[in-house]
Amino acid sequence: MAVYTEVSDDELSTFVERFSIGALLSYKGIAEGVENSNYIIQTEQGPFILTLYEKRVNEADLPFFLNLLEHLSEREITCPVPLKDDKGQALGTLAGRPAAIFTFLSGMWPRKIKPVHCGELGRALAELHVAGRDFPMKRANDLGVMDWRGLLNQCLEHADDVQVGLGEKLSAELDYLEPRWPIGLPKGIIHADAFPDNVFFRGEKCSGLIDFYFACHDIFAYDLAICMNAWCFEKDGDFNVTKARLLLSNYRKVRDFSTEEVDALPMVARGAATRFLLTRLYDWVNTPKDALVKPKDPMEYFKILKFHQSVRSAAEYGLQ
Ligand SMILES: Nc1ncnc2c1ncn2[C@@H]1O[C@H](COP(=O)(O)OP(=O)(O)O)[C@@H](O)[C@H]1O
Ligand SMILES: N[C@@H](CCOP(=O)(O)O)C(=O)O
Repeated sequence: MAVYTEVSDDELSTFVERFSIGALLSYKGIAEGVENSNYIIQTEQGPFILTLYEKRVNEADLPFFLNLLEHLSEREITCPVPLKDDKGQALGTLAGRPAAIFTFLSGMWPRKIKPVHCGELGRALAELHVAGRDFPMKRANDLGVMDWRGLLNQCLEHADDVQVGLGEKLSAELDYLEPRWPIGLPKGIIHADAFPDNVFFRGEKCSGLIDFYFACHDIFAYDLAICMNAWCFEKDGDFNVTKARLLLSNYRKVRDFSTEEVDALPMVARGAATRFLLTRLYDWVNTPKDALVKPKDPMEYFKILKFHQSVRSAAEYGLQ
């Protein structure tokens, strides 16, 4: 359940009046999501999404996220578009929190991932990378390689409660990754969290991406690696090379990658696995037992990391 901030009928109606979307008819909190409070609101003009930004999102980053969504939608990327109020502002305040209203995206995220979904994702991700190229604002990745050690240090004390030796293994992984991280690869706007629950489909066609709150400027290969990890491993931890082949081959039909990107993919995939392992571990050891949102299993990403540690070349991901 991710509705951290409750809103009252009156304050929401007043907030909605400033946007030209007719009167508020009804609203309902959305249980999914982790970072923010989301409501689906029905107005005389149909459904919209209301987001109240909670403390995990840095307020100073909000103009970047909102302008990025507008930029991408102008370049035919289907994503939530922030509405402007009668003063031309997308960002307002509601129930004491920064808040914005977005267009509603139709479709559903895939509960059971098929190879065809991975192919669609590859194309959509490459289109996003291309569309973001002329976006003028910059946001550094605040969960990049040089931030991982700090995260680990904050959980080191409890890491071995999750699995004996985990802290030491992660520390060794960072010793490996930090001096080798390929910072010189092609960069641009990346989504950085394109997990299945953030990618909508209508039938077998991708109908849009949501949740751009980790979007930043970083290497494109890292975004691809995040997707490979989140979409191409089965529940039992097995790597599905058919899914990866489709993800990567459809990506390169839109934006081809360089030899350097291909060669670096196994290392970048290790980094991408380490990043989510660490944030999940942090949440696992710091989330109170009675919290609204149940933390995700860090060990799922430990298995993925171990797989990539054994990979010798990107050919093992199905790349020719
Ligand atoms: N523009 C949108 N259109 C339709 N549904 C949306 C939209 N934005 C968010 N949602 C719904 O809200 C849920 C949580 O949104 P998300 O951005 O992932 O939250 P969080 O940032 O808290 O993780 C999604 O799983 C989806 O069901
Ligand atoms: N995708 C991340 C967690 C972030 O959650 P989201 O609801 O904001 O996508 C993970 O799986 O660890």
